Amino acid sequence: MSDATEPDQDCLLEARSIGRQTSAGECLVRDLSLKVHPGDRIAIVGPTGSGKSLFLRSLAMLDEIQAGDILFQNAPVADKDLPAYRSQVVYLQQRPVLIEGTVESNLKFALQFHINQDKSNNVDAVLELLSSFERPNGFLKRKSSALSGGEGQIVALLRALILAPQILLMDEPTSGLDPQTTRQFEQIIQQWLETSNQRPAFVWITHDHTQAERVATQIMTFPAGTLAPVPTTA
Ligand SMILES: Nc1ncnc2c1ncn2[C@@H]1O[C@H](COP(=O)(O)OP(=O)(O)OP(=O)(O)O)[C@@H](O)[C@H]1O
Repeated sequence: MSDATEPDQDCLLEARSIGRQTSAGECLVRDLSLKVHPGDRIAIVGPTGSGKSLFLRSLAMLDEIQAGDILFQNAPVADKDLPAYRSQVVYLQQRPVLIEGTVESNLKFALQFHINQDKSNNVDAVLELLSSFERPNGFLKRKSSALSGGEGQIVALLRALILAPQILLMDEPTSGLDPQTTRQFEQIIQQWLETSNQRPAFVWITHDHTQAERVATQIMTFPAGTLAPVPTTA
């Protein structure tokens, strides 16, 4: 019989009974728990305003939580460990924020930081992912300011993947994209999962249930935060 207090050795990221409140003490979300293991593909769905983004930002340790705990590899994350945490648990928001300069300088931006210095080897693999998709000649040399919204989001995704994260947290990353770019985005994620040798995981907020069923193996439904496997179609 397993001991309920025994640590789950394989667990990468755990949210335990997360609660969020406004500064006036009004409850925004309560008692949300999730465990992310290597290889997990988790979609979060739920109505507008049900707390999905608040929860994901809590997992990314971007906001303070008012109740509960976030554990990475079964331990709380100290402030001094946040840079290392953010190079392993990478957050991708709905609207890409790119720096001025070329696509290439955006892709390599995070590599200048000491914490990411050993990640330069990932560049070739990520450029390989990019080469699978038709892009205009000289795409890497294009100015970020001249990219379409969809191209910008693909660049933001590739920039995240260069960090070879263990977990990718995505907040409606394809909501502004056309169907073709959405599929390209999903295919890049798929190829990343298949080619990485470290069994990365993702948590992906989407309003599109068919997308959730296409990309994920488990779906967390808000506001209750219940987690269930995606039903397999016979
Ligand atoms: N900083 C904040 N202060 C006060 N209320 C907030 C704050 N951030 C979010 N909220 C409120 O908390 C609720 C949940 O917001 P959240 O953005 O997590 O919803 P969501 O489920 O992601 O919605 P959507 O699907 O529209 O993106 C909303 O009612 C929102 O207005």
